[in-house]
Amino acid sequence: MRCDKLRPYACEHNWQSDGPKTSGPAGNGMKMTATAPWTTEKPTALLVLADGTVIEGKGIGATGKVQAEVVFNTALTGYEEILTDPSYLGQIVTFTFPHIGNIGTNDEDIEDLTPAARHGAVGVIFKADITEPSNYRAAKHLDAWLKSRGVIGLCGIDTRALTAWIRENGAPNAVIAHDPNGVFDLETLKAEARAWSGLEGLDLAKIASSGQSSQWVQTPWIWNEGYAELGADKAKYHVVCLDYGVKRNILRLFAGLDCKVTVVPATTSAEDVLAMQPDGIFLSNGPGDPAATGEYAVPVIRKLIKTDIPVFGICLGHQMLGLALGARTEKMHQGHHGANHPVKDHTTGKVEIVSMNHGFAVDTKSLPEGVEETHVSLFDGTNCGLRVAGKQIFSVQHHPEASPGPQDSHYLFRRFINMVRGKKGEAALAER
Ligand SMILES: NC(=O)CC[C@H](N)C(=O)O
Repeated sequence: MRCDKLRPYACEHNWQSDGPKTSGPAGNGMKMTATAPWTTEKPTALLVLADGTVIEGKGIGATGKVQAEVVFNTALTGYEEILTDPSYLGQIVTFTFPHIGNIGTNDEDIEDLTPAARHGAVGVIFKADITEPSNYRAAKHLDAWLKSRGVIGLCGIDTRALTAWIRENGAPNAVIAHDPNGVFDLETLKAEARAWSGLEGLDLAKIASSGQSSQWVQTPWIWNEGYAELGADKAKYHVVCLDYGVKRNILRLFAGLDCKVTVVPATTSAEDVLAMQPDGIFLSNGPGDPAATGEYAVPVIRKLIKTDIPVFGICLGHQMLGLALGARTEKMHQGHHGANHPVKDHTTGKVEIVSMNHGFAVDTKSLPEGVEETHVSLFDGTNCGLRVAGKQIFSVQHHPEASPGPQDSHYLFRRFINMVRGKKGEAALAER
């Protein structure tokens, strides 16, 4: 099937990014199979969904093709942080905001620890073509940056239509392909999109973990950015971060709370973690299916939570903590990806607007006795947090570090440090 399926969701704008604008009623101008309007030549990029849907566009970024899951992100800002969030490994991000790339890119706004390893989204879809960057911090055009990171991109389509399609049908498996000459073997691409087994059952945390391969960094290693004056060595508390694809801003926020952070690979044993004598243990975010990490991460976490050391998990770390406690995780229909999601903290009754990026969730009904749901999504009621009764163990599904996104949930870092302080007999910091 071609893209007629997308027609019912056409917006009032023409779907082309650079072509002549049409002003007809909703639905007019939606012609996904037309020859690309920005040129007289044929399309230079294709998005081929597993059901055979073909979306033609203009190629940007790296050339080649890749199998991945297509998701949409509704954040208005922070494209560089989004695309370098290692949790997006194995995914193509469709930005619902139409103009992406206007401020270019720089070396400071990345979220992955090992840029050379290019952990992060493998593909991107934009509505408009990338314009020349206009920002004093811009060091590189987004197109060149995508190329350098090996991210394959497509622009010039109605991303609202694609987003609506995903909302209706769920995040699809797909192949994104970019060839400057517009030469594609459509049947092969369709077969590859169909053949990809998807993120369910796929363990990517081991790949995204910075220390997993000595090719990138020596491990364990000490984070050293974001300290007010003194370096990590002078920090008061010691947090060991199990790195399943951790974002930089998480580590920065720990640094800002006077923590030295030792980052260890995803497969580090519980004994090795405990030998580092941490005051607190952090379970990071990361890509892939949490249940697929059952062989290494979950058994380690199960041992760590038997101690009395405070434990805090974010996103993948939250899901794996849930598994270690005996709960189940499940694949979501379309997932949550954005910077404007309302979440309620049951422990305070307050609502926070948060950053989200997940396609799996902890099944609330499966939480065992003694494990309490602390946070819930006000969009769809899915679980967004848990804590263990009588222990200093908690985790959240959303991204309190944001980057990009609102900082409403920063208090969760203080909640964790207060557990550490409490154990040392120190007074608690104000949470908010
Ligand atoms: N941001 C994350 O840690 C994502 C966790 C997991 N890979 C998911 O998609 O649900």
